[in-house]
Amino acid sequence: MTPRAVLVGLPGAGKSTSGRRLAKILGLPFADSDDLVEAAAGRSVAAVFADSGEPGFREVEAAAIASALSDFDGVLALGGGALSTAATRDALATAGVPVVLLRATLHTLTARVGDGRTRPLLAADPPGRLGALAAERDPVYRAVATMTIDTDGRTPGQVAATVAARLHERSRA
Ligand SMILES: Nc1ncnc2c1ncn2[C@@H]1O[C@H](COP(=O)(O)OP(=O)(O)OP(=O)(O)O)[C@@H](O)[C@H]1O
Ligand SMILES: O=C(O)C1=C[C@@H](O)[C@@H](O)[C@H](O)C1
Ligand SMILES: [Mg+2]
Repeated sequence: MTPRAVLVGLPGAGKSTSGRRLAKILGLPFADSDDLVEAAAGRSVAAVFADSGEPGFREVEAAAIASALSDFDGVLALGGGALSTAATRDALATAGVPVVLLRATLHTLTARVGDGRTRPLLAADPPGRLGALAAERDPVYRAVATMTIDTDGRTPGQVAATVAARLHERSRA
């Protein structure tokens, strides 16, 4: 059993917010890899980064995602940097699930993440860090995505409805 849809994109793209709405529309459970990491580690994402560094966080994250890809029947949102792990990119391709890339301009992302306090990789300079992450990650997101949705000017509910409609079209094709 694999997820019905996996959401990817930069911090602030709305993977958690729109993903939860999408799951509701589809009548499926929702999971977020950041929550799975916190459950596995028994600590917050920020605490895992502080205690084990980014490599330690990525290890727990990759294991949590591998497990969800093999037995979670719902909508799965990935943490913004999850695709930097090669094993996760490979596992997604092997699973053959729809991978939905949520996009937004840097201006919009910056406004949405605010001071970035809960996101260790954005700390101190959210706009600058988001720009650097976008340059590094956009090619990876694009290579893995099977569908891309622009979220600028759309509410989370509208984003979720658009994704649901596109998934429905795909399943009829
Ligand atoms: N389409 C949208 N329109 C307006 N605000 C949004 C939209 N999507 C998300 N937001 C807001 O932006 C903030 C970040 O959203 P969210 O946490 O869902 O992003 P994310 O992609 O899961 O980020 P991360 O990679 O850090 O987990 C939240 O405050 C959320 O309410
Ligand atoms: O973009 C990233 O690398 C991250 C995004 C968050 O969802 C968390 O997974 C963590 O803060 C790292
Ligand atoms: Mg999130």
